[in-house]
Amino acid sequence: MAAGDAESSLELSLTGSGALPGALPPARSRIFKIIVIGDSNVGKTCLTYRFCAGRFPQRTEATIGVDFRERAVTIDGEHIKIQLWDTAGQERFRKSMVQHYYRNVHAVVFVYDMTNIASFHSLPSWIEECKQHLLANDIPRILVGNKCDLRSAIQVPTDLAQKFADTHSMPLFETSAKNPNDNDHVEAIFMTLAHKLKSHKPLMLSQPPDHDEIHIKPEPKPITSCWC
Ligand SMILES: Nc1nc2c(ncn2[C@@H]2O[C@H](COP(=O)(O)OP(=O)(O)OP(=O)(O)O)[C@@H](O)[C@H]2O)c(=O)[nH]1
Ligand SMILES: [Mg+2]
Repeated sequence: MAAGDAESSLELSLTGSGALPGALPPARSRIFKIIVIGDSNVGKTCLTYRFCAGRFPQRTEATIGVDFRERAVTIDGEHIKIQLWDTAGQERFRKSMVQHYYRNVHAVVFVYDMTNIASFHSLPSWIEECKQHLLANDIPRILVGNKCDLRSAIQVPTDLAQKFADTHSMPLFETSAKNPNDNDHVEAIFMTLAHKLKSHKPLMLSQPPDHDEIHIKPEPKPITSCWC
């Protein structure tokens, strides 16, 4: 698919309470908040990093609370910002943050690890969490099986995942944050979602929560071309 032009990216961590250090977007920029959820170790941090930084991170640690990654793209001539909320998979690192994840969310990405059937079997509980937070039915949801590069270790067959996706009316993508040449490209997955949001949510504007402190970390410039 045709991806928008990447313009810039930013990585933010939510770590406590305080004031915003001037990281707000220009007033007229539309921002789409997309939360990425799923079991610990499925690759949520790597997927969001791949999309926003254009590469696989050398090393990751379990996410605590949430990390924001943002990328500005141009779709049909309009500049928009895609704000990915890379959530913690471990219960102890997420429980105090959960209500923030779901506030004013525009789309949800459910991730499982194709080499770990338990992460696939956890999906109903992630869907249930969304329900408990009263997520509107028209909020787009997609299902992503990650680590398809580990071919000999696959435990979740595509037809099983596809059945689950169909049951829950979600599109399924199988991908690898590590190897961009495998199956669906991470780039294309998020851009597909961005296109959908752009056409369906014309008036949405959002910003990071104003009562939390956000630390800006340096982020490499993303790649500007599509891998397609
Ligand atoms: N082979 C392979 N390894 C991957 C891929 N994506 C992530 N990993 C590895 O999987 C491990 C977990 O990745 P993370 O992105 O930290 O997982 P997470 O879902 O963010 O985990 P939490 O922050 O604890 O919720 C790391 O060792 C990654 O290097 C992939 O596409 N292929
Ligand atoms: Mg993580």
